[in-house]
Amino acid sequence: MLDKPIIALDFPNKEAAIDFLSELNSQSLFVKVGMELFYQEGASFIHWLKSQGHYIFLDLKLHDIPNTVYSAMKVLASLGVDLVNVHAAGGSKMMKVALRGLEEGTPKGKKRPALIAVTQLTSTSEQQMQEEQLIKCNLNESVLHYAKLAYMSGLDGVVCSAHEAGMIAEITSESFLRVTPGIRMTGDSSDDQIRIVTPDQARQIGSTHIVIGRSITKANNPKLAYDQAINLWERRN
Ligand SMILES: O=C(O)c1cc(=O)[nH]c(=O)n1[C@@H]1O[C@H](COP(=O)(O)O)[C@@H](O)[C@H]1O
Repeated sequence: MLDKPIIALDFPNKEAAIDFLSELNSQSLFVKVGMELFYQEGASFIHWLKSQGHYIFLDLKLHDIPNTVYSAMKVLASLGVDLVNVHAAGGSKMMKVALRGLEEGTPKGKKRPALIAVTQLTSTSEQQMQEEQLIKCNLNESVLHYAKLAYMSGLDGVVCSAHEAGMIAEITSESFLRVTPGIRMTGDSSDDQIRIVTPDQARQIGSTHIVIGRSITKANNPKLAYDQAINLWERRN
């Protein structure tokens, strides 16, 4: 899969997203469309992004009973996106049928979207996980457990912080995707993220992909911020 930083298009509508994309003025970006933009604009915006030659991570984080997720994944597969996700907490049965839904919904001759599972959100602290989810182990163990479950369920990878990425490669395989949000450039505000790293740290520790939103979208010069992120990710700095 394309190895460029994934830009989170967390915008309220397509006009704002298109304005931002025209500032970047690049082809073949890897962009992420999340709940806000997809709920507002729906499938037509996905088709537009495809027509512009961009790779798409449709980040809807499905988490429901297996039958519902299976049926929803069949629909998402027909959109022609490259990457989709579920919550690993939905369980192995849910993850397996999510994959089956994608396989069945992918049009003949097209590539099935890759499927990854969110382990513990990068906005979750160990204390919060233990107190609110009543998970008694430490955060690393919980993430590794979910990663193993996703791997055994046949998924293509996980969403995790960079801190766990290296260990996940060890217990799964080097080719198992480790997609890492919570990326910040030095000096940027961490906002609501807890487990953050810079693009070069993520590469060093073992992420296969990074997701960056506000460090680029809210930068004074988004193009410069994006180029900086690429340089750090590709270790050219
Ligand atoms: O699945 C995701 O993309 C995701 C998982 C996770 O654990 N943490 C996380 O921040 N994300 C997404 O990654 C993006 C991060 O955005 P910034 O914090 O602005 O860089 C947001 O769109 C989140 O929805």
